[in-house]
Amino acid sequence: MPETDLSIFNELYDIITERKENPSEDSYVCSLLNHRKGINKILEKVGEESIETILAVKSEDKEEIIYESSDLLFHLMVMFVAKGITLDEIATELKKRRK
Ligand SMILES: N=c1c2ncn([C@@H]3O[C@H](COP(=O)(O)OP(=O)(O)OP(=O)(O)O)[C@@H](O)[C@H]3O)c2ncn1[C@@H]1O[C@H](COP(=O)(O)O)[C@@H](O)[C@H]1O
Repeated sequence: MPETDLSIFNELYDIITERKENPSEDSYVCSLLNHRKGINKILEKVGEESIETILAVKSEDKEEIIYESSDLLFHLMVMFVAKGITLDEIATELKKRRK
């Protein structure tokens, strides 16, 4: 089976990091990273998108599951950047669990 191209995850991570380093007003990522509620705003979004993903799975609508899961993964990536966690660190943890 051909390997899936997952480079979008690294690209997105780099864009989010760039937004953290160079804040701009019309950026959704910056609005999360610099929110007055601090990390709680990002956690709210992770929670919301988790629930929306669960509801999508319950609805058995594949397109909706993909859409909501993408929202969830995106907001998780914002959370990683906010907490200084790299994708390498996540990959390393997952590799450790590989049987
Ligand atoms: N992948 C995404 C992405 N996925 C989802 N979203 C945003 O995440 C939000 C999803 O939340 P909701 O569905 O609850 O929508 P909402 O009603 O706007 O949410 P709230 O009003 O409650 O905050 C929407 O505003 C989407 O636009 C994203 N925003 C940005 N990106 C990527 O991040 C990059 C940088 O974005 P900016 O920082 O905006 O330039 C972009 O080039 C994209 O590649």
